[in-house]
Amino acid sequence: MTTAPRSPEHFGLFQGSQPPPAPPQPTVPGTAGHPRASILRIDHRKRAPLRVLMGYARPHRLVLFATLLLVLAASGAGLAQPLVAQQVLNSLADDGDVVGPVIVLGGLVVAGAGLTGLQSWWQQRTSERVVRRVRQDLVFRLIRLRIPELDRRPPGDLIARVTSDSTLLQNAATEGLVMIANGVLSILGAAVLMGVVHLGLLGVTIGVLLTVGLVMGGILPRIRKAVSRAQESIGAVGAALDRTLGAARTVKANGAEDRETEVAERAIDGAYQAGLVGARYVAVVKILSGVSIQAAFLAVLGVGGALVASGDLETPELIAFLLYVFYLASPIGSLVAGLGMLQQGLGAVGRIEQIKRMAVEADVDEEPILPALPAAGANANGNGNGNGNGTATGPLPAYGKSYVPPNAHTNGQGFEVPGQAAPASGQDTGIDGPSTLKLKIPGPPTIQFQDVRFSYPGRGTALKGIDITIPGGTQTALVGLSGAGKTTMFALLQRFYDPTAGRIVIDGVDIETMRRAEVRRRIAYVEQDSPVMAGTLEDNLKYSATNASEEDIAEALRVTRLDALIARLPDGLRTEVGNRGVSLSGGERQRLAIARALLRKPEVLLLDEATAQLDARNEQALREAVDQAARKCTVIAIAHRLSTVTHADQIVVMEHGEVRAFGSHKELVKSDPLYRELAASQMLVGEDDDSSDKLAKAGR
Ligand SMILES: Nc1ncnc2c1ncn2[C@@H]1O[C@H](COP(=O)(O)OP(=O)(O)OP(=O)(O)O)[C@@H](O)[C@H]1O
Repeated sequence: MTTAPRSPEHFGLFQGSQPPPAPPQPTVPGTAGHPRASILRIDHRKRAPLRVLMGYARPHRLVLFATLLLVLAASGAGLAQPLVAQQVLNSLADDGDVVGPVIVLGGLVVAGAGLTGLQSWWQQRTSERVVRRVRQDLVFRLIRLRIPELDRRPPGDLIARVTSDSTLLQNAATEGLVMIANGVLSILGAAVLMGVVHLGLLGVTIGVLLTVGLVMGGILPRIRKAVSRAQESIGAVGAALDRTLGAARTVKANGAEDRETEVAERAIDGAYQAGLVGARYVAVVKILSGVSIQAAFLAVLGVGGALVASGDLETPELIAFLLYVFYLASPIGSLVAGLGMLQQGLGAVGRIEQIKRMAVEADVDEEPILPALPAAGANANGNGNGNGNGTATGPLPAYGKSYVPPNAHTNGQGFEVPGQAAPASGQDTGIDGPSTLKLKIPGPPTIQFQDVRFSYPGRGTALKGIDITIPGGTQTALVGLSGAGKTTMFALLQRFYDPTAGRIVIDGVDIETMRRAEVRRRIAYVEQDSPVMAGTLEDNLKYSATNASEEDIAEALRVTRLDALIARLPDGLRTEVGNRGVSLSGGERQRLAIARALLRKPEVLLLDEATAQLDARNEQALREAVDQAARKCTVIAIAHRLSTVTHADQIVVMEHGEVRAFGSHKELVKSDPLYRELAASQMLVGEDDDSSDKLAKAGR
């Protein structure tokens, strides 16, 4: 078995700047204790959309009520103006005092305009506040959605819910409600006065208006459905654009612009068609509201005329009543417009509420549970035979032997956490487990996969019972054919998904009993396609080590050989890397991702094909950097190029979701045909050659 040389200078990486173990954090950042934490609770209730919408308006009810009073006061000021104007004219005719009435009239005009302006400002400000709150809550939730939820939904559609759907709520939850209340109050006021004039004619008016209202009631929900459909289509436009722009080079290289345009256009057309249907219903509702006034006028005129003819009603009374009927046109228009807005808002509420029912990665209900520390030397290997002297063992039942890497070491203080039962396997609680924030064991952690099984939703089994122990402070390589389940193991280790059965244990603690954020805080992960984010080189480097010192950054740049690149760039670390790091080469992106991971000073370093795009010289440099880092953390590397892992403490050969073999490079070349074949195909060993000559050629 070959092992990486551990010369004293290998300890140099970050030496002297390695921080003490991270202090326990009182809360998981951004969840418990966050002012918005309560919205992370999964809301399984399916509430009526109207209730939901009223919920958005409730915190602003006082302002909305004041707005309504302002509307009524402004219309009162408007109504009083003709009376005062009449007084002015009378005073002019009688040579009386006109100054007083003119001042009152001017006051009414100014007051009416001022009240309308104030009402508009309050209303707009409230609607902006409503939409800001809805968007902030949505963003807070979306960023914390669990990976399986994100796997299922196109990001463009989720973005549309924040940007487009929320806008429809904006007016419905404020202006719409005020218009409805204003309409209802004005109609009730007019009805009282109409009742005073003639109860019978009021009955006729109500009869006509109710008949038309019932027809309208059947149409309004269709507006909601049409709006819902339109919003779905807008979401589909977002999803199509996200797909296309996210893979712009692939689209262009394949000459697929027309096809992609068609997909987006189909979705745009869907929104147009749904919009047209909605517009048709809105037009019908408007016609009906106009017809209702005309029909009420004609009915009152007919019945009232007959009453006048029979002497049961005076003509002035009929005229007064008819004037009230015409007065109703405005509040009915306000009511109908408000109801239209409300339906639009209700159409969007459903899509926004869906997000509340998606599982997020946080448990905000539980305070961190801090288990009592057991005595040092307790079992660290999770299989009941820990000796507490710094050696971890990892039997693989399938092969019936125990593998003990010669230089494997645990911290010697590993322990099990008593009373921490894992949730039933495969059961998705939708929440994180209690925190083990104070459970900080010095030294690189030992990781165990104990009979771990996993299936992606709707797919075959990706992992079929993985049983391995990765001793703390060692380097382990996962190799095997494509699709064997290597990246899936990384995903489970970071709790992007939880195993369907079995458990993953870090230093004796089942990670399902730990908060996801806590598990991930201990791990640095360099993804297969080493994503680099838009922003500067410095932004990317400090992404998860915001307080990294100048020396640490310089060291990380040196070991990843990015220092030469930075020196060449006029803006140095402040150079923008473009969308997804497009202005860097593939190898530079990988080195940046590795530098970022090293700066994090993790306890566990996961490298998924992290050096696949590097030239031989850079690869060798990075291998040395990883060797140094491995003195302070547990390293697991996925590699197709076996030359990068021949020196690993143990190599795990995976096939079809199972561990097929494990051992050192030398052992595996002898014992495992698949590994031997892979090694031979990469010229690391001849078909009949298992000597160490080739290993030497491979750089070890
Ligand atoms: N998010 C996902 N949803 C559904 N199936 C998935 C998902 N990710 C991976 N799979 C499937 O799970 C299996 C294991 O995939 P995984 O990525 O773990 O393989 P791998 O060994 O890392 O392959 P490679 O070496 O090509 O990266 C494959 O059959 C793959 O199609």
